[in-house]
Order: sequence, then structure tokens, then C-alpha cells
Amino acid sequence: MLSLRGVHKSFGAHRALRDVSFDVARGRLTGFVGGNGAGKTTTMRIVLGVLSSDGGDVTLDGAPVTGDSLRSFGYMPEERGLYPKMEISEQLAYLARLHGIDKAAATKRADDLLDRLGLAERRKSRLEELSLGNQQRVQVAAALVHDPDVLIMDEPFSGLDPLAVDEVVTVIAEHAARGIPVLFSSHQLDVVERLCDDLVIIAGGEIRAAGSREELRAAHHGDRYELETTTDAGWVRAVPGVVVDELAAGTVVFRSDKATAEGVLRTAVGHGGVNAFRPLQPTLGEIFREIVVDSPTTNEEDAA
Ligand SMILES: Nc1ncnc2c1ncn2[C@@H]1O[C@H](COP(=O)(O)OP(=O)(O)OP(=O)(O)O)[C@@H](O)[C@H]1O
Repeated sequence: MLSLRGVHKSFGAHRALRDVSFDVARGRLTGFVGGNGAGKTTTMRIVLGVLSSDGGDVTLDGAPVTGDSLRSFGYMPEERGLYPKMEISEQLAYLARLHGIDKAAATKRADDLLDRLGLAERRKSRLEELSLGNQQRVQVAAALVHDPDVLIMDEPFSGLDPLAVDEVVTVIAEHAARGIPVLFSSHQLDVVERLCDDLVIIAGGEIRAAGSREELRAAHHGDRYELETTTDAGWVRAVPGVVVDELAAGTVVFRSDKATAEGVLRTAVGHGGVNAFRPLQPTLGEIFREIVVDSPTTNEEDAA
């Protein structure tokens, strides 16, 4: 498990990270979500030793992450840093060889990855000849080509079309399934929601929530319910303790505590019939809004 504990970082007077602590479990995909300037890239750079922290610990299976262990990390940085004029298969094989893989194995690994990422036909192209989305796929391959023990990816899906997202997700998920910790940042909440096992939400340099997707959904259930009745459901508006969000003929979406919702259900049955009744699961977008937008962080309060 990759763990961060109490990590701090300031740039001059600006506190970019405060007391950042979270875990990235082996074999699971952990999504790192936050708005612009929340602190995702800064955190990832500290994990990778590219940037030093002002305090706190980064450990892998309890041991401090050092230069030696970092060699086995795979990193896809936010600023993409490959050689525009080099053939992509040659470039990937070169990166693998820098990690000590022999020439034949490096070439095979590069070609296998290009194949898996839909770039087999382009293996002899120079990076600059590829579309931006395909360049992005090569960046993903570059992070994976030495078969890393830990994978850290900054916005791996930005600029990819939905099919490319699926291809990249499949390849990343296979690496996670081999038992490595995978942390990736993304602004695409729908993608994160679909593929993440665990989530870490950061705002204003502070971790605001962390846990499995199911735990976060349960914690931010929001006490919303949908009721479909066989008759008009307008009467629900008058029930004490109920706030109606949507009402259309027999279908009503409302907020209330659990006991009140059960009372509404009993009354609906008494009124003639119920087609469906269910608690509504919040989307990641709704959870994110509730955690980040609806409750300001210390930093934002400082700034105000
Ligand atoms: N080298 C630096 N010097 C000064 N301030 C910095 C530096 N790097 C980052 N910051 C500041 O630290 C904060 C966190 O930035 P960071 O790049 O980590 O955010 P992010 O969550 O990755 O954002 P985005 O989603 O926009 O990439 C921001 O306020 C940013 O301006």
C-alpha cells in the first residue's frame, strides 16, 4: 500500500497542501479528484520525489519511498515529456531500457503496449505525426513500459475520445489487478465514477473525503427517495418533514429522513398503489459538489 501521512507544502505564503493523508491500496484503482489548483499535481510530484514536501511521510508498504523504490514507479506527468521527433516504438523501448530491461524484451514490451493501446499500425510514426489523443496513448504506454510496481498518472484521460478512454482503462486496470497501487487524477467525474474502486477528494490543499466508492455513496446518500405511485403523488408535498425536488404525475423525488420516507411509502400504499420506491444513490458529481462546492475549505476561507 502506498500511504501519505501529514504531508504539507507551501509555495511562498501560499499553503498548497495541508496535512494530506490517504492510502492507495494494491490491486485497486484510486481516483484523485479536485478542482483546478486543488493540489493534485503537487501531491503526485511529492509522492514521486520530483518536489520536496515541507513535512509528512510517503511510504510504500510501511517503508519510506526513496530513490531506489522510485525507480520502479510509473509516472505519467501532467506536462507530457516525450521526444516529438522520435519513432514511438523506438522511444518506448528506449524508456524501458533506461529501467534496465534488455533490448529484446524492451522492444517486445513496447510493441505489445502499442498493440494493446490501438497504435500497432503507427509504431514507426514519430510522436509529432500523431493526433493529440494518440500522443496521449503513447504517454500512457511510456508510464507502463517498464512494468511499474506503483503507477501514478496525472490526467491520463484528458483529450481521449470515449473509445480510447475504454482502451486505456482496460490496460490500467490489468496493471492494478496484478496487485500494484494505481493513483490517477481526473476532472472527468463520470469516468472516475465508472472505473474507480477508491476515491480521494481534495479541495484547497486539504483531503475532504477518501474511501471506497460505495462508502462515499453511503456517507452522502443525502436521504433522497423516488416514489412512483399509481395515482397523482401531489399529496406528498403536504407531508411534514418532506422537501419535494421533482414531481411529475405519479412520480415524486423527495428528501426526508428515513422514518418519514417509510411513512410516505405506507401512505402511498393506502392511497391506492405503488409501482416503485427506492433511495436514490448520489452521483460522484453530486457528492463532489456537496463536499467541495457547498462547504468551503480553510484555504478558500483564508482567501475570502
Ligand atoms: N511551482 C509552484 N509555485 C507556486 N505555486 C504553485 C507551484 N505549483 C503549484 N502551485 C500552486 O499550488 C496550488 C496547487 O496546484 P496543483 O498544480 O497541485 O493543483 P491541481 O489540483 O493539480 O490543479 P489542476 O487540476 O488545475 O492541474 C495552486 O494554487 C497552484 O497555483
